Amino acid sequence: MSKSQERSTSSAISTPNKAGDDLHNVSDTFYTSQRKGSHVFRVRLDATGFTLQRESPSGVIIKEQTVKICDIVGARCMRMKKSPRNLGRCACVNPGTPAGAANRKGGTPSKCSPASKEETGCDVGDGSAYLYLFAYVLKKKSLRSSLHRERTVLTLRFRSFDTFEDNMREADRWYRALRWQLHQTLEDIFVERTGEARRRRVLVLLNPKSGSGNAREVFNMHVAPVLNEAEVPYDLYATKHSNYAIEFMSTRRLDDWCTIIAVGGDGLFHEIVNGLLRRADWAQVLDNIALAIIPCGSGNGLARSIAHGFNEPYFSNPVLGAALTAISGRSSPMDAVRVELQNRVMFSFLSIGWGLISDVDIESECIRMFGYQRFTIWTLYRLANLRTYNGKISYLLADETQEPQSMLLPQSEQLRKMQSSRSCNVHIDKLSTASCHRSSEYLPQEFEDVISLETSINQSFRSRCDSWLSGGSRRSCYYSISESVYHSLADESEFADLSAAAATGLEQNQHNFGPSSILPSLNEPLPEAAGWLVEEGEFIMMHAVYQSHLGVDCHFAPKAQLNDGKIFLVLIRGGISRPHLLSFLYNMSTGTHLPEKNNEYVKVLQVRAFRLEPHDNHGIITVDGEQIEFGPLQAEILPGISRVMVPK
Ligand SMILES: Nc1ncnc2c1ncn2[C@@H]1O[C@H](COP(=O)(O)OP(=O)(O)OP(=O)(O)O)[C@@H](O)[C@H]1O
Repeated sequence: MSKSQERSTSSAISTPNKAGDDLHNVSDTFYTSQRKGSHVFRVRLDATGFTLQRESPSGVIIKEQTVKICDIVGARCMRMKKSPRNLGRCACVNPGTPAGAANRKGGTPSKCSPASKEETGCDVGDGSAYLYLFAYVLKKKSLRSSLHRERTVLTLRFRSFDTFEDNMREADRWYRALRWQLHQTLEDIFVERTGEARRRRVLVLLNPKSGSGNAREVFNMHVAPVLNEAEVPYDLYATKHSNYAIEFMSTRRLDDWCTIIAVGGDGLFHEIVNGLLRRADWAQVLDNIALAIIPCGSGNGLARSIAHGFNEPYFSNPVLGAALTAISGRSSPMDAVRVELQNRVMFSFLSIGWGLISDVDIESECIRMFGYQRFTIWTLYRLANLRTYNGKISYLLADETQEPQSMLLPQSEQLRKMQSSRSCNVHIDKLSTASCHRSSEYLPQEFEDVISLETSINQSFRSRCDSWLSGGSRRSCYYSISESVYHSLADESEFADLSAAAATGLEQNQHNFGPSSILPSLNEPLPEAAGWLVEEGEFIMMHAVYQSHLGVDCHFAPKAQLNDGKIFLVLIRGGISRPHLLSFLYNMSTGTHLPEKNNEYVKVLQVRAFRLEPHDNHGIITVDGEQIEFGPLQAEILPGISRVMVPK
């Protein structure tokens, strides 16, 4: 991470004070009961995480492990039902509530929050209270394999006291201490700090048509469970047509949300950015909202770039990694590019293309049924029928030694007040019922013997089984957050009146807010004295990129960072040999396609701004992978204008 990124993220994290530390560092002695005998563990929770120290009978520490605080997403206090048939469910459900009724019918269990711990009607097994801790730790299956995140559930069983209420009070003390520690890791904009520190709401915008059309299932199966474990309240909207996200972002009151999560592709994210920048209050909104993406599209360049920039494993489970990133509580400034076309202005976060790559991107739509292979097939076709384009490209070089830019916008001191809860349990319960995680969730080897700990040794072995089956089961259920709202089910009528005509009108709406330009307007000449340089002639392509990846396996600009204030302008001249071009295209997947030094045919320029003036009157130009009207354009970098969520 760049220095300025470090500054901007760390400065926002509150410094824990000493008194708070003491109050929220909890520790106790736990035991495991196994056939081989009992083990004693000292368990401590502090700012570093959960530390488990195994003691020998003589009181010497013989093994120590820590589940790092950055890997923990949340916890639950629960009371188990005794019947094995019902294992995995929380018994603390008020039979009068819908959740209670659902539970009796075998529906989704309800969480047993501290507030609900006094509820009656439980099928009482014993007086134990359980604390389940959910973490996603970085693991390697073998020395050769790459790192991946594995879900780990640590179970602490509290049974020192005679009554369930007393044990639950103790479990609750640990739960609150953990929540406090987790909140210390969040930047200010994500926390409502009045009264009890609570996480602010998140807006989820989902494109059901992204990629192969399974974004809804991906969200239900893999994202909602993580949001629920982390107790992040959210509102979910499904887009209904093209431009829906632009309309939503440009017209809605957004004060309630601290994060916007796009569940879709880069096209959806592009709409979100453009909708936000059409607002009159864009500067204030961008200061108070961070953006995140769950990759469900066909390209997914941004999700891949964020993971790459922060060494987060991607390929093992892109959706899980992105979901954890979306709730990490840590954000980074991100550059955007202002693009001026002949009749309108738009904003871009990924790329602007003209020529070969854009041709392949758009023309291969007709063979979409081949999936990702369509790009390879069409690239070979285009190589056999190579086109050149005539034009002029003017550019302003960036200072190659410059430090990544700091945020333009000051971070808001004001925390926004959350609206009162708009609970919609019926809908979220529908969602959660579908949220049974079926992936293999093996507990990591080193935690196997300490995964279930209890505060009293004088108990039977069965307690350990209970804990395993309920919390660490491969078929764990997830618990709905009463505050979360699933609008696509709850409120199908919203935006129903936004007709296609209105959407088209939006496209043509020329009235843009957002930052103004420092360049001369597109129809004025560029001032030579200001340092503009020119490339003119026959080109195979021009591709301007400001993220490291254009797609999951297209490492197009290896040096690009989220917030470096630079556009990487790649030019390929006509006259390049086919083998040279083929090698360029082939090596894009590994990021080894760019020459160390610019040569006659391939140039990589780090620029602040550029102007493209095609001399032909036809061709394909893309912005963030979407085709736009053909014609001249100019682009300039807006350093660190937005915020994106990044891994902890
Ligand atoms: N409900 C919808 N029906 C049809 N189109 C939609 C809908 N919602 C959004 N869109 C449009 O779909 C376009 C592409 O969506 P998105 O980027 O999510 O997926 P993708 O194209 O498969 O992925 P990528 O952009 O990464 O290649 C967006 O530009 C948006 O205008």
